[in-house]
Amino acid sequence: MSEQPLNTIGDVDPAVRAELTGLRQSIDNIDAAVVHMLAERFKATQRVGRLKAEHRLPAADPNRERDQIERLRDLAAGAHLDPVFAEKFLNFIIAEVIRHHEAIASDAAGGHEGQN
Ligand SMILES: O=C(O)C(=O)C[C@]1(C(=O)O)C=C[C@@H](O)C=C1
Repeated sequence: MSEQPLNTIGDVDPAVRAELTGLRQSIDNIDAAVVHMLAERFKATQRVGRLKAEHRLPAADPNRERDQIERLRDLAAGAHLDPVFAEKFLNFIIAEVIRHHEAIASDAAGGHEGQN
């Protein structure tokens, strides 16, 4: 087998390098937006976690999750994004949120030790 070695970025046409740079700028902007949106989402879910802990509600709500997944899969399909990926992504975020909710509930329970 005599495969050609891969090029380095310096080997390619300047127009191609400029296109790659432009696309990477868009990717950086999108990544920044994703981080900011996730930060806002976690601010909201932290409040949900405190509310649930105060009212002794379970951390997870599987019915709500089912609705969210159905909705997100539909949105993904409409946006030409793989619905399987969208579902995995949402499940990944929700798993982290549930971990936070459980930590909040156990802190709250610690603060009321000996009261029940
Ligand atoms: O809506 C809730 O009850 C939440 O706790 C938020 C959230 C979510 O991250 O969207 C997280 C856990 C639940 O199982 C369902 C949804």
